[in-house]
This record gives sequence, structure tokens and C-alpha cells, in this order.
Amino acid sequence: MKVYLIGFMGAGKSTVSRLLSSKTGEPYSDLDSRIEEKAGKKISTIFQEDGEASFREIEVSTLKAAEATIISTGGGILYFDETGQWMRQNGIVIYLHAPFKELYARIKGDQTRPVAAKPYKELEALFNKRNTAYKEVAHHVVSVSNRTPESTVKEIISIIQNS
Ligand SMILES: Nc1ncnc2c1ncn2[C@@H]1O[C@H](COP(=O)(O)OP(=O)(O)O)[C@@H](O)[C@H]1O
Ligand SMILES: O=C(O)C1=C[C@@H](OP(=O)(O)O)[C@@H](O)[C@H](O)C1
Ligand SMILES: [Mg+2]
Repeated sequence: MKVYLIGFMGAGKSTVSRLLSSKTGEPYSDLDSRIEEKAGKKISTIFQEDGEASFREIEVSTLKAAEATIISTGGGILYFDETGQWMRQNGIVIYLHAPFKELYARIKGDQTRPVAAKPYKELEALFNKRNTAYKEVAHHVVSVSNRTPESTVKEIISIIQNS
């Protein structure tokens, strides 16, 4: 059974997948890291040189090829309408949720996330749109607001054990 972590930039998907893997001994794969390895360049360079549409194609094919048990996605994983259903059919989908302001504080000025360079209001609108989509796709919503990754991982382990 695979576990897909979804949520907005800064939710802690990459951090939590790493920790969940070390606590459970199950392998993990961070899609952004895999994409950078495969492409031989950083996400921000892919956006600049090839454009977002090209990144999204690589992202969804990397998702479908991922062999690890624990998979941390990027915030834009629901770019194509059918991807959410595909994840639901292939594993447990967990949405790491926090209010936008909290996430914004974590990602603002981060040059490695090209989408985070959008103006505040635009980013907030994107969060609102994606928040609805993440909730529709997720089997479980886990709050990551004012919480340590360790505590989040404990809750996820209990969800997995009860699934
Ligand atoms: N529970 C948390 N509380 C506070 N900061 C966190 C937490 N989890 C992650 N962070 C920080 O937020 C930033 C984004 O984390 P990351 O794991 O890269 O998120 P994502 O993969 O969802 O974009 C990092 O700087 C990380 O250290
Ligand atoms: O929200 C997005 O559109 C993106 C989020 C990033 O992943 P994180 O959610 O891990 O930052 C990364 O995939 C890319 O920069 C695009
Ligand atoms: Mg990440």
C-alpha cells in the first residue's frame, strides 16, 4: 500500500516523508528530488528553460513511475484533473493542511520554489483553489498547523495502521 502526501508548498510533505520513512523503515521518494535527479537540473531551471507545462508532464510521469511506499508530491500535483483519482486508486492519500498565512511564512522568498514568487494575493487565491481540490482527493486530512513533523508522523502512522 502506497502513501501519497499532498498539500501546498511549505506544508512539510518532503520533511514528513523523510521522517515517516526513517520511523517505519519503508522507502520514500520525493518527486521533486527525483525530477531534479532525472533532469540533471533544479526545478527552478526546468521552469525557466522548459516552462511549467513541461514540468507538469515530467511530474505526473514521475508520480506514476514511483516505486517507493511513501511518496511526497509537489504542491501542484493536481494540475491535471485525473491525477487525484489515480492516486486514490493506488494508495492512501493524506493532505497535510495548515492555514495559508502559516505556509506563506515558511515559503516566502524561497528561490527554489518558482511558484512561491507569485504576489501574495495571487498565491493566496491559488491556495484557496488547491485547498478545495486537495480536500476532495484526500482520504485523510492531517493538520500541520503549529505542529512538529514528529507529531504529524505519529498521526500518519496511526492512520496507516487503521487502514
Ligand atoms: N511542522 C513544521 N513546522 C514548522 N516548519 C516546518 C514544519 N515542517 C516543515 N517545516 C519547514 O517548512 C519548510 C517547507 O518544508 P518542506 O518539507 O520542504 O515542505 P513541502 O515539501 O510541503 O513544500 C522547510 O523550511 C521546513 O523546514
Ligand atoms: O506548488 C507548486 O506548484 C510547486 C511546488 C513544489 O513542491 P513543494 O510543494 O514541495 O514546494 C515544486 O513541485 C514546484 O516548485 C511547484
Ligand atoms: Mg517538497
